[in-house]
Amino acid sequence: MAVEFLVEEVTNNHTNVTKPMYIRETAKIGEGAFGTVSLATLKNASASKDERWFGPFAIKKVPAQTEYKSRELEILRQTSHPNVIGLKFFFNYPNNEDRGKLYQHLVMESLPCTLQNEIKRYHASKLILQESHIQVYSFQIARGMNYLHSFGICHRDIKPSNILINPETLVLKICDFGSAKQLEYNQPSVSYICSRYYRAPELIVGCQIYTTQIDIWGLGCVIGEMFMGSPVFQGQDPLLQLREISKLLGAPDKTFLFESNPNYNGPTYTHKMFTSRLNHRFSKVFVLASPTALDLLMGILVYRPQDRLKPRQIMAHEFFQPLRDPKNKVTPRTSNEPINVQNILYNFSDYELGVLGSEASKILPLSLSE
Ligand SMILES: Nc1ncnc2c1ncn2[C@@H]1O[C@H](COP(=O)(O)OP(=O)(O)OP(=O)(O)O)[C@@H](O)[C@H]1O
Repeated sequence: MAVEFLVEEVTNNHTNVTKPMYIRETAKIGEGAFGTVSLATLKNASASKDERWFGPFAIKKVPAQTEYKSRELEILRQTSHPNVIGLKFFFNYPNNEDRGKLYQHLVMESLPCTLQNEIKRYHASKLILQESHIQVYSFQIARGMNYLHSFGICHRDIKPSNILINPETLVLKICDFGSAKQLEYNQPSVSYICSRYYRAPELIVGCQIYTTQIDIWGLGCVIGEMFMGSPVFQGQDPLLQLREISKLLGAPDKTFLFESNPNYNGPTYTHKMFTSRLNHRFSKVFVLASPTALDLLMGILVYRPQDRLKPRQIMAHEFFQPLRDPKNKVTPRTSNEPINVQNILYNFSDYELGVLGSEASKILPLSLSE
């Protein structure tokens, strides 16, 4: 499908310099609710004929906002982290397929696959990802969240199709900031966000003053899905979603409902659906999860957001202990050569170390924390 066009004003996100560039789109790689994502390379318009195209990049196109600033662009411009998709360039350009309407183009680094593709790939062979891969991927999501949440940025649409991975290097990046918002303390936000299967219980009951802990619920669902091969809570409609959660956690209690939304008058699924204890139910649902993985999931999939583990507590959890051993290498599914994942997992900036505080000694590899 290669399409080439010249754009007069392309801004480099890093240098802030705007100049004309050629864009060459080679394939469509994603289709979202509002736009498309394609694979592309870029070249300076002033470049000589034999100068190389650079990339590949992923270009996300969504209709340009006329009245408001684009939150997605604002947030991507504000962030720079190994586990958050990086914005390289951006520009507005008319879309021929939509009567010449102006579209915002976000030129981002490109990764070969989503975590959803990876989970499905194993599931098709009746397998799940290796536990070491689940550890490496979950750690990086928690690390990306630790960074985002430190600025109050809530992603609000955590799900496996919004997590990009490179199966060769095991690098992971959170993408799609189309629903993200910088939350302000005690200020209301819409509760009708987040894809159904991954919605935190407080959102389901209509909570409007929620916190970044809604993303942590999503992370719990994603980790659980890596162990199950399919989404953990598959509600047939928004309220039945709460029923699915109740089957594992029990009914939501009065305190949780009151704290989330005192006016909630929907179903609360109070009739008992089981007699077994919580840890027994978790081990029945996540049959392939190890005891430390179950302990982590039980710390995350918790009704009250304030009782859910925080990103830094997740990174400090015993589940990730094997990664801290410098001798422990991980073999990607794409090769037989084990790789040292320590340099991708623990290259914390001074800013991140400041956010981790005293928890850092429990997170860093044994050689670095001494
Ligand atoms: N940087 C990237 N590298 C590679 N693929 C990407 C990248 N960004 C997005 N994609 C692909 O495009 C898909 C859609 O992207 P994104 O989620 O940002 O768009 P969206 O319009 O918000 O989609 P949705 O409505 O499904 O949330 C992703 O699931 C992924 O497959």
